[in-house]
Amino acid sequence: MTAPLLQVQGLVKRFGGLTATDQATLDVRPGEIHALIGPNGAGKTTLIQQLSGVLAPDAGQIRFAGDDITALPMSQRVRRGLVRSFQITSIFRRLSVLDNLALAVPAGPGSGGFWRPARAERARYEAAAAVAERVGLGAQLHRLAGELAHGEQRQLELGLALATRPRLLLLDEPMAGMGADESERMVALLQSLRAELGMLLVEHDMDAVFRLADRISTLVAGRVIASGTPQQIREHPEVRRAYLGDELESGVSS
Ligand SMILES: Nc1ncnc2c1ncn2[C@@H]1O[C@H](COP(=O)(O)OP(=O)(O)OP(=O)(O)O)[C@@H](O)[C@H]1O
Repeated sequence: MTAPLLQVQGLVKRFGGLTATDQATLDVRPGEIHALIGPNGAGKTTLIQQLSGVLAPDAGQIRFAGDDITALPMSQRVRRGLVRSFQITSIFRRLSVLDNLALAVPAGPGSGGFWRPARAERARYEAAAAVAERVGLGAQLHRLAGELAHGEQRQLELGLALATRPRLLLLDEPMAGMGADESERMVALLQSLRAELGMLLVEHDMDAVFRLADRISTLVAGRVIASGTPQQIREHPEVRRAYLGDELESGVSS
């Protein structure tokens, strides 16, 4: 089996007397879509914030591509390819789609010399246009980001993360606030990326989760109570009792 890209081992985060992350252990393999589900307040966002470097854990370890990154700041995690998208709105609304994406493309080697800036800028804009195409915004390059529909803004947010060339994307509720058509487009987009990079997906839309995920981990009160294939999670008695029973009854396709 391939070595995991992300390994979370015994992670703990306390807020005063509340243990929001309680000995959480899970891993994400290269190219895998791993969903993290659980009831409101289970600690999904808190876990993602520790993985992205927003919050420091009180105990435990985070390894990425074999290295211990538990104490690294967010910028260094991004440079290594561990990138968070969504829930933090990072779009410049008064800039075009293309300019937004160009700003997110990291400066490559050769962007510093005397004659080189023009060439580097061209390369940066070419990379930005390719990402726009990738996220379905190829026809919207010159529209202002603030004028895009909600679903398109989320596609742009995904593009901003992709522009940094991640190896693992942390996706915090990519379908939040979307209508059925927009969700469908996002599911197809995430499907199309699965060969290129790993994803840890936090999402309340169980239909999307069960269609996309290779594996699912269920978090309840900060603890990972089960990790497994969608089928294993669907049939897991504790998961059904703690969370999924209600969700399944409200219409998740099987
Ligand atoms: N900064 C904070 N200070 C104190 N308590 C916090 C803080 N952030 C989160 N919590 C608490 O930690 C617990 C986990 O919250 P978290 O937002 O991670 O859950 P979640 O699974 O993402 O929930 P939801 O699905 O509703 O987004 C909750 O009880 C929440 O109130």
